[in-house]
Amino acid sequence: MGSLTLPTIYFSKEDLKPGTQAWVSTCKQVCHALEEYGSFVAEFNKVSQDLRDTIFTTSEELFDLPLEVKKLNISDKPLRSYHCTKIIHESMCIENPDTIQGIQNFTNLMWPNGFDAFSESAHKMAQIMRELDRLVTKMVFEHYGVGKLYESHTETMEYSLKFSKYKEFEHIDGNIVSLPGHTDHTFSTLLLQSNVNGLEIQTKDGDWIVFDPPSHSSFIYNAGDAFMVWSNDRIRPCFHRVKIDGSKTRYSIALFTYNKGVIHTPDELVDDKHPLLYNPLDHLEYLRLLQWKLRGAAQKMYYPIKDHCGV
Ligand SMILES: O=C(O)CCC(=O)C(=O)O
Ligand SMILES: [Fe+2]
Repeated sequence: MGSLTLPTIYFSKEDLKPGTQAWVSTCKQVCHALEEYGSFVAEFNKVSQDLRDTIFTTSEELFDLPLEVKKLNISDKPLRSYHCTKIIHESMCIENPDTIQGIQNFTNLMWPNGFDAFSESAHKMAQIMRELDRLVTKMVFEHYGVGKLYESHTETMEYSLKFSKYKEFEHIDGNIVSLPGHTDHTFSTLLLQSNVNGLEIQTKDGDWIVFDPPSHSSFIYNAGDAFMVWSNDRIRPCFHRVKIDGSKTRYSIALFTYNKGVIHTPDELVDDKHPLLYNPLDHLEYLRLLQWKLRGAAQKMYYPIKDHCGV
């Protein structure tokens, strides 16, 4: 397991402009990684060390708030409210974190007197992550020959910024799986983790690769279930888990991308070699059903999207 690594792709190259050689080869690298792993490490140098430090320091303060305050983080949309399992893992979500209003709605609940360092860094981080997510989407669409659909697709996307904490615990023999293996129910997920590793990605052969970020501005990009539907199975959703030894508290921040409407596989991605595999997917309806099916389940279990909208 130690020798396996995920591909690392650089998104801050000066000449990375549509139409250039660098652009075309990066599009190819992105699609190859998504077809093979459903995942890759994304280097994007717009994140300064200072922004990274601020967002993780203020996330500690977020999780240090009293439980009754954290429980105010509720949403009428599925899987976006305060969540806590066995006290070890907690998560909270900001809806529409790329807008000032979205950030303020959340901050006002958590800190009625305001907390500028948190709101400014969360907003900035969400915007950087959204930019990177869109860049990846554009590259994938172009590579598969449907670049003309990128703008209309982008208009139908919405975002949620998820903060997770995996608490330190008394050391036991070996590591424990703190978040069981799953694919994300998103279109895509971009994640930044604090200085404690733990996220692992499963390969097609069943091996696990540890996400070990090469720099302070390394994200991991994971394709979600909805991207598989869109791509007619070209893109593989990334199966991952979090495994930690409990010696240090771990934090992560993830941008979850969802579609506000119905996702259709583009006609261009259907041919004799690739017959249509999915009916149109109403993303929110799928999430609602999923939340209902998972209710009361002890573990975050698996509800294959193929069972939901497979042809
Ligand atoms: O915290 C992490 O590294 C992963 C979180 C995750 O997989 C999830 O929230 O779906
Ligand atoms: Fe996940």
